[in-house]
Amino acid sequence: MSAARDIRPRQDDLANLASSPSASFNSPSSHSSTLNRIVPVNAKHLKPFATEDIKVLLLENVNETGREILSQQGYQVEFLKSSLPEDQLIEKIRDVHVIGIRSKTKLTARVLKEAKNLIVIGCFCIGTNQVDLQYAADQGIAVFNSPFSNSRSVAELVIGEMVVLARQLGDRSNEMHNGTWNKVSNGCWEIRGKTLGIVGYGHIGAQLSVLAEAMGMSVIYYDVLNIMSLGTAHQVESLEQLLAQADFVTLHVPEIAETKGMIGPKQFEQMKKGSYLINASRGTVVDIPALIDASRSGKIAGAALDVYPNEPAGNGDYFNSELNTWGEDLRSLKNLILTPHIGGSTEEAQKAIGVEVAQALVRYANEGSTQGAVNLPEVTLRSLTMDEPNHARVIYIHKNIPGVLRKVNEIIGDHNVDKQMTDSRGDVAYLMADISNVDTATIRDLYTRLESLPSRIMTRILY
Ligand SMILES: NC(=O)C1=CN([C@@H]2O[C@H](COP(=O)(O)OP(=O)(O)OC[C@H]3O[C@@H](n4cnc5c(N)ncnc54)[C@H](O)[C@@H]3O)[C@@H](O)[C@H]2O)C=CC1
Ligand SMILES: O=C(O)CCC(=O)C(=O)O
Repeated sequence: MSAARDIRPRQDDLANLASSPSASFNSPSSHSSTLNRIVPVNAKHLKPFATEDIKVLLLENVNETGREILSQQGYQVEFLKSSLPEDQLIEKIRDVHVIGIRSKTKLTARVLKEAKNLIVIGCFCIGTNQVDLQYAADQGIAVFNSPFSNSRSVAELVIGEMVVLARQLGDRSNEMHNGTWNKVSNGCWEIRGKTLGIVGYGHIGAQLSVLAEAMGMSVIYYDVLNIMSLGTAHQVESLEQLLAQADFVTLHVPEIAETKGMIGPKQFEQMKKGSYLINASRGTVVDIPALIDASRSGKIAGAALDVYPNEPAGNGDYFNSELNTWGEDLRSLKNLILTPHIGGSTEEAQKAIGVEVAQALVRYANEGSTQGAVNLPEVTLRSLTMDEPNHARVIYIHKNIPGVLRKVNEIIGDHNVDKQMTDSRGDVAYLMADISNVDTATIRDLYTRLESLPSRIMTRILY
């Protein structure tokens, strides 16, 4: 086993750098086949100082495809099926370099403040609202997600739910489970010929639009952006217009300040009588007490909810009024489908997300590439090859203030900088440079000098 090293070496680690067996390694890599396709055949797989020292915490039952990719790198991977209460999360996060979560785990500034070793967060899902992205960026912590691997699964769920709502299948099925035969056609409809109103015409909304048209529906959508329509769908100018025309309203917007309570008493009022509401976006987008009123009054004929303002930590936990005050009222409604945030929960989606996010984490930890990061500038350099054995890759994440590049180049400029790229995003900038002919003493010197600059957020040197 090589000398124990942090991937972000502390000062006392640096003293051992020269004697580390891992200091000049070219370890065989277990990068997956997809990753191999995008790097040259003789690419040198850069690693942080010692991959076996990288600690990874995976929460919320991240798919085994992702777990395998990370374990095969030699990282120490701890896997938990559910999310953790904040106090336990803080205890665990102190120690880890990489954390993988899904939609439930809240990585707030309060939690991230304790994450002294953390370099990267993987959201094994689409939404990143559960992470304080700006705070993470300010600490030099990269955040990755999977922007569309579960979009199809959500779109298919919504198609299914429209049929289930229009035919009152939830209620009929419950009645049969309770031993009651209740054969009715009153208030039951085909979805063919009905109008679907999609709020948020992004990856999911657009995918759903195509599927709905294939079912014979007319599609209208509302989005803050002007987006090209697919098929014969057409964009309307306001949410109000959409609500006034749609038989089914489905929400596919992110959780941001503008979408909080987007569907409240006024919007239910604007909906057609007897229409349906589907929410598989985020729980805060719908005012649930207003939905309860609209359902009880008969204004809406049914609803499907996959997401809630407060969701339980894991399977088997209660979904009751302690979690959300209106819990019991909601559960008593007719023609209401309640699902436990499973929009993206299919084998296909979870496997694909596992691979995509784990690969991004490996690329970041081992190579420093921020391609696909949602909170840092996207910077990547072509891979080093086996013909370049004495190269080091310098990664310097810094405050985006005048004069920094001059200082950094004063430090690395004495060496042969083969290639360099830098970019900024808001207040944070990311610099990557490959330097040739360096020995471990030089690496130590570079590291120490970069760390001492006042602009420094985080320095990493890979070789
Ligand atoms: N239930 C589940 O399991 C899942 C839920 N989701 C949720 O669905 C959301 C949408 O996902 P994608 O379609 O992939 O996102 P996306 O980013 O591709 O599309 C979102 C669309 O909403 C639009 N938008 C933003 N603010 C708006 C506003 N105030 N009014 C109208 N339109 C607005 C954007 O312009 C964009 O076109 C995610 O942010 C996530 O929260 C995503 C996957 C699974
Ligand atoms: O599968 C999950 O845990 C979360 C799905 C989701 O909401 C998302 O991808 O944003």
